[in-house]
Amino acid sequence: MSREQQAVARARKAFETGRSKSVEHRIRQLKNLQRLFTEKQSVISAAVKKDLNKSEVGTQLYETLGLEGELNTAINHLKEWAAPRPVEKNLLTISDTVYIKPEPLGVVLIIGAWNYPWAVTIQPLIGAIAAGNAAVIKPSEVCVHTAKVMEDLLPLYIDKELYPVVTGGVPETQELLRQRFDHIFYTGNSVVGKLIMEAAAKNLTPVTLELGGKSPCYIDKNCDLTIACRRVAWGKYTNCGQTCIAPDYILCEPSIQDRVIEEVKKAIKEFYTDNPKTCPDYGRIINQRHFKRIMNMLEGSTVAAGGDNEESDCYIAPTVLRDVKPEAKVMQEEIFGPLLPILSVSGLDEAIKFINKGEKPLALYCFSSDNKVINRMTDETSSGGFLANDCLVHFSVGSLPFGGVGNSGMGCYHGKYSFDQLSHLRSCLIKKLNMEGVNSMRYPPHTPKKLGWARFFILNSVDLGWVGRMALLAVMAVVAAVVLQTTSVPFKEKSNVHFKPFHQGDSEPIRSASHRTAVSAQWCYQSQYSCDDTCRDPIRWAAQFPSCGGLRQSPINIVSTKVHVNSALPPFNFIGHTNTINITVENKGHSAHFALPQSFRLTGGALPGHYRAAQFHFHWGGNGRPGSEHTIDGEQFPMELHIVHIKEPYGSLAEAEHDMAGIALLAFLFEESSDDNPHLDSLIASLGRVKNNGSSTVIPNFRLSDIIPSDKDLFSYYRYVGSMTTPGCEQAVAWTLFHRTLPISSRQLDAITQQCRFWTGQPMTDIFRPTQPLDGRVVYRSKAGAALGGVMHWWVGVSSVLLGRTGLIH
Ligand SMILES: NC(=O)c1ccc[n+]([C@@H]2O[C@H](COP(=O)([O-])OP(=O)(O)OC[C@H]3O[C@@H](n4cnc5c(N)ncnc54)[C@H](O)[C@@H]3O)[C@@H](O)[C@H]2O)c1
Ligand SMILES: CCCCCCCC=O
Repeated sequence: MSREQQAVARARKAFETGRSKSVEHRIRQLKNLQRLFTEKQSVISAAVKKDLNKSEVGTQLYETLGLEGELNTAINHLKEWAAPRPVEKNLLTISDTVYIKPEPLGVVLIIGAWNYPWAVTIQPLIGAIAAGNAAVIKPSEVCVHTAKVMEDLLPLYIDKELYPVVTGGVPETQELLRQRFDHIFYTGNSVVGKLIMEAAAKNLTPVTLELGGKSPCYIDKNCDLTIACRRVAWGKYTNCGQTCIAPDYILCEPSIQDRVIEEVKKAIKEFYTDNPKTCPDYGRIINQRHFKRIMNMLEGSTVAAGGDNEESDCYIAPTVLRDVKPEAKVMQEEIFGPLLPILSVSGLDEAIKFINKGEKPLALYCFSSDNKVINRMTDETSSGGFLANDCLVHFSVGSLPFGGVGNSGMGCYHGKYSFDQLSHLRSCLIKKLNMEGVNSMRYPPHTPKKLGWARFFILNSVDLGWVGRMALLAVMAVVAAVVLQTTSVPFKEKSNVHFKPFHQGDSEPIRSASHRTAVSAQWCYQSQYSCDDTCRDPIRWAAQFPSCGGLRQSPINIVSTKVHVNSALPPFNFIGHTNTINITVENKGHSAHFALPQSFRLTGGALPGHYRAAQFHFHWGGNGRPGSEHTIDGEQFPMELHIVHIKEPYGSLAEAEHDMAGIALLAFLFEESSDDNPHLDSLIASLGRVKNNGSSTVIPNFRLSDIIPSDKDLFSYYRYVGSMTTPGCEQAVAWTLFHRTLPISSRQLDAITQQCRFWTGQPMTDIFRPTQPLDGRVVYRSKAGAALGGVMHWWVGVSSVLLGRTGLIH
């Protein structure tokens, strides 16, 4: 058996033990990788320095920082990614359990490239481990020193049977490719990409191909050329142009070519001094073969800047080429070096035509101040990724799928995309053996009437409340009986029963009702739980809803002496809050929800977007006990109001939950007052009309501005990022807790807490989740008179800290 065969056989055997599937094992391995990057940073950087002359800071900034971010994301989200994913159902499957179960694929082969040797080899490995696979890791032999360090270090930190490293060049890789894998993840050039796919085809092994190609960069004359050229120069000359998504060439009108050259030259000097050769931040070509390849490309083109070189040192200066023709040598293949050709086009039309004549690139860059230009470029071209007015940074956004299209590759990764790419998303439908009558509409003999019923049941998706669902099940039972007994039921071609899909402004807009019902039957508040129950109290929510065990959970205790005062938190703008409307309140089984129309909107408050209102609800105690969810310096308040908003353009929690600030929750604490708060009377009275789970009523002439102060008086608040406080505890909430409290008398509190019942029938009291650990999060406090200029900076800062990507966002 060859060394390669042995490694694959070992990995397969280890996979078959099943240990890679345990989520705990996966998290442990990912944490070990975290430890490797903390403990061995200097060894890693020293090897990369020898291979590519990258500085220690450069290696951290462009390689290991991103990996640390990916590791944090995978560790924090793994339970949620690996959990079964409930899906929408049609009427035919309403009583079934229908979900997607992510499963490991088996043994994955990871073939890395040399230019960012850690990033492009370990990032797929993070996905493979997170998804529960075994993986054979083949670093590029071209980065000699790094390959050796990987071979030495990885077995010291991660399970060496499950994740063996195989070093070697073409013959070794080809021997590996003769083995059977369950997935091959290849990063490198397109020519070899085709060989990989050919080898994979023999076993029908799926592949991810992260390839390269010529990534165009159009610079419109309508833009700030100094900034555009600085960003292009950074994208091009970082790592000496040996970046898969480096702008390969510039397209611009002849009238701006000279300015572009001058500005790029200025940026080169700013970044790398007058003598880049001695600048520690300027790299080297990986080897002499590539040095010669790049130097050959200069033939027939005019050097406008740079051009110096030294073969023995693999040094090629940052170089600009002017008036380059499409037939020039440098335009025949991906440059992958520090040459920047400029080609003339008459304008946007010709640029688009030129781009579309070539293969679909991995990245496409467009610099313009005109949105119409940017929109046309996105609409009329195709590429793996598209960036307007910047270069490279999309690689660092874990929520974007990274990958090519056509000749630049297939498949994608980063963040959850890596997990999904290396998982099998198995469709599961678990049906019971009852309700057979409903199925008879699909059994022969087939008749037009049965087809009518089938159309009705298959084409309608379900989004009903608890009561609706129960009613529907009852209808289905009747239908089952009828269809079973006779096929002569008069069938209305266009039923009056309208099962509307979720739309904005519904009373339960943040998750589909069928999902909500399934979820609500499985969890309890502590007050509701008894030993006979099968439902889970807050301590056990995480067993069923993995996000509830995450690291950004709500509510929290706010320690007022530890909050960070932040002047970048401005006031809010409420829109629609003074309108008088009729609203519906419904007993949802765990609380009562007051639906708000989508015309109520929220902007400002340093939130990263515009939000529309969905509903509000209260959390309360009982019998004089406090019931707020958040506490301040350990003090729990009598009651808490939550106003839920969803970020535009999301239409549901399912969409918003992938965005760390997809939901904005405004929270108000209540304080006991000696007098009644008259504005609460209609709400309290309405609760008396929705005593039981599923019941609803309308409150006429309601104004939100009657129960909360106007936005002008709400400039003082706490801000942190957290989660919903009921299962599934989605970690997608930008929380705002206002300092201003709202008054409520003890008589009103009693009235509120004594009226409704849980879905289990017990009195609905103490409906709050206990406070959750802060887990390193920062709570901010606004400061009156905030400067608007700091708003985005604040949000970008908070989100980047949480995503572990601060290094790439300045
Ligand atoms: N899309 C991305 O994420 C990404 C990232 C980095 C590099 N790239 C692309 O990779 C290219 C540069 O890398 P490279 O191809 O020079 O890297 P490389 O020479 O390191 O080759 C990549 C891998 O393929 C293996 N290999 C090479 N020839 C082979 C053959 N004949 N049979 C089997 N295996 C073989 C190597 O051993 C290596 O592990 C550029 O085109 C660049 O754009 C893409
Ligand atoms: C912002 C850093 C970009 C790193 C890109 C590495 C992958 C492609 O070569």
